[in-house]
Amino acid sequence: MIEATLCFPLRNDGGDADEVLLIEKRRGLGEGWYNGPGGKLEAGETPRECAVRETREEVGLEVTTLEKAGELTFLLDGEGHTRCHVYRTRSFAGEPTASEEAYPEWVPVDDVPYDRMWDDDHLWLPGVLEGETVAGEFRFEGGEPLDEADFVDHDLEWDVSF
Ligand SMILES: Nc1[nH]c(=O)nc2c1ncn2[C@H]1C[C@H](O)[C@@H](COP(=O)(O)OP(=O)(O)OP(=O)(O)O)O1
Repeated sequence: MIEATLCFPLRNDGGDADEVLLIEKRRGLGEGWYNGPGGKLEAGETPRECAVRETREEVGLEVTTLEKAGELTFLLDGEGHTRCHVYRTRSFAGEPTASEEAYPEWVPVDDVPYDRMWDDDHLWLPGVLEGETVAGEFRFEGGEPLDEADFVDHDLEWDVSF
């Protein structure tokens, strides 16, 4: 199974609302859709190290204290395809910058473009952005690649300890 990460940097908008840093992905799985910065683990890397590296590579942000918010398993035609470790953070340095992989964008947490994201995201990301923890299994059918398969059903468990 592929091990991957997603990282959601959060900041206050100066009032009483939060914004999340999303990327519009320019290549790879989910190209053209919005997501958090993230990607596949490299050999010998921990999920946290991967989330830090991918956020640096994709948007030039140096994230520090990561809080684990989720563990998601994506199944394709009944087989485990990707396990994704989800983090959020309010600790980072630098300004988001576009790269070959991603266009970054600060988005109000109440205005996340779920219609331009993976079909499963609206089920777990709102809770993650509110500070909850989640474990989930999401079943896709229709063969590779995962981002062209159909999302069929899911199980979710909230308030999980990591
Ligand atoms: N159903 C799903 N919902 C979701 O929100 N993110 C998903 C997802 N399935 C996969 N992902 C994310 C997890 C991970 O961040 C990313 C993996 O995409 P890629 O294979 O393109 O990885 P990389 O960005 O590492 O690509 P390369 O740098 O080209 O290896 O896709």
